[in-house]
Amino acid sequence: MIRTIVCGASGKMGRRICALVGEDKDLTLVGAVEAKGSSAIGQDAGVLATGVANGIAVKDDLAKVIEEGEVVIDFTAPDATLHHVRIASDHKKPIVIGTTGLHKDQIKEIEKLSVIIPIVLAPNMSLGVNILFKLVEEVARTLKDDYDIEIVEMHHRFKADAPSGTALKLAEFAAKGIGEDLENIAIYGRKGLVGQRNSKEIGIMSLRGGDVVGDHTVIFAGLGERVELTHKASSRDTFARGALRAAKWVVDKVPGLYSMQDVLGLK
Ligand SMILES: NC(=O)C1=CN([C@@H]2O[C@H](COP(=O)(O)OP(=O)(O)OC[C@H]3O[C@@H](n4cnc5c(N)ncnc54)[C@H](OP(=O)(O)O)[C@@H]3O)[C@@H](O)[C@H]2O)C=CC1
Ligand SMILES: O=C(O)C1=N[C@H](C(=O)O)C[C@H](O)C1
Repeated sequence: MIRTIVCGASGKMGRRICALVGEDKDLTLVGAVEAKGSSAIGQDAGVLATGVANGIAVKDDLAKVIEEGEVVIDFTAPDATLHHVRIASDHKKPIVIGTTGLHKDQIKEIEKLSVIIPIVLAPNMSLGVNILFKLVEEVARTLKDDYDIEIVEMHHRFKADAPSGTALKLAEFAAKGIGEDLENIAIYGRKGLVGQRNSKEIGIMSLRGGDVVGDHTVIFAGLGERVELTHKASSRDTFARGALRAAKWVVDKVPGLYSMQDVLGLK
């Protein structure tokens, strides 16, 4: 059994990950971590996740449990994730990161630390979205100049970051397909007298509301027709299952920065 630690254990994702680790024949939960001052500290992680105790009390610092684990799964928030990756690298433990909203410098630091430990960093751990990444690149490459690319994502009202990490990754794949650097062509929302659309730009729009788990659509709009590729997640378990798969995959890998494409063999 692979001894697994979950950071963000009382969050929306963390609870589902703890629940599914509890049902998994290859993984066992040995640590659950939450933010200092959280009301979850000291509570039983099983009770939080499923209502049934598993004897794992939630701790307020990964450093307190890291030596008990073989792999860490982190779905928290950007600063917390960085703190956790540093601890994981100090203790030479592989880590799976699902957190989105990381800024450039944080990603650079994660890249640096991946020389020491294996890290899976993926904004979306569902199989469907990872297949969509490939499709989007392929369709963008095929349609190229005559079709305008727009991305629309919708998430629940509680989501902290925008655009979603998935929408950004979809935009990266689309940009790659048309041979452009996303940084030069991304447009995040539009307002006012913005003028005619530049043929190369990729528009990225974020909607928030209710309890939407995660919807992403990539639109290729031409004159006379449009192609729309959509993924809709209806349960967080699709991401949680992907995180478990990544944890099993990364545990015996050499140091490096890996994606879900690596985990799923889609490269
Ligand atoms: N890659 C993927 O497939 C997916 C990625 N995500 C991403 O995962 C992240 C979490 O999402 P979600 O579960 O919905 O968010 P939640 O806010 O429900 O959960 C995050 C949890 O992390 C906790 N946390 C914050 N700081 C720390 C810390 N320093 N140490 C330990 N725990 C901490 C939060 O505690 P508190 O509330 O007290 O701050 C909270 O319980 C987001 O970035 C989201 O975009 C989400 C779904 C799928
Ligand atoms: O915050 C969420 O909920 C989600 N976040 C990820 C993202 O930002 O892409 C993945 C998923 O869409 C759910």
